[in-house]
Amino acid sequence: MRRAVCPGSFDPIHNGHLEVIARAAGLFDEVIVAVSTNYAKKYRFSLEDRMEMARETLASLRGIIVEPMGEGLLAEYCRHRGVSAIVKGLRSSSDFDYELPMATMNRQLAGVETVFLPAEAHYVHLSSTLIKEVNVLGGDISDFVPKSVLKRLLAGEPPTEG
Ligand SMILES: O=C(O)c1ccc2[nH]nc(Br)c2c1
Ligand SMILES: O=C(O)c1ccc2[nH]nc(Br)c2c1
Repeated sequence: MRRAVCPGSFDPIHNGHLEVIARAAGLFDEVIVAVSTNYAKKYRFSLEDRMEMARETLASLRGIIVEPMGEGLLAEYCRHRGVSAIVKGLRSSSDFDYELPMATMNRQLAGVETVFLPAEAHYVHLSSTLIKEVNVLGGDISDFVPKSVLKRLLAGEPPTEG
């Protein structure tokens, strides 16, 4: 059974993420969406909310597990969870420049490979950060996130810790 992990903060999950995860689900028997918590970072949504949004927007796909990644090394997480590959979307060459050293490190640390999926052309501009910025300034982000995520963003919950 081939298990992959898609790590991220998913703060919030958006259509670009969903498209990459759906493709990963077509390549592996099981895909863990590992939602990160970094206590030094300020998140718009709590870990629970970020996992709930991922679960509800991925409910139609088989073989998807959504769980916290915890604070440690991704390589250790992969070893512990028996993951054979990390799957990441790539939107640009700068994504690749950023991801390449970590991919090599993870292979050296835990023998885990990284599979890069080029993001869909119409999502290459998407990031959770930009979506939040456009939303807070009143822009229409309905094309970039599922309806359930849009509802939460429009509800304007206050920023929260981890
Ligand atoms: O949500 C994030 O932080 C994040 C970052 C980088 C990412 N690459 N591929 C995916 Br899916 C992804 C998600
Ligand atoms: O949302 C982000 O921050 C983010 C970052 C990096 C990413 N690579 N591929 C995807 Br989809 C993606 C999304």
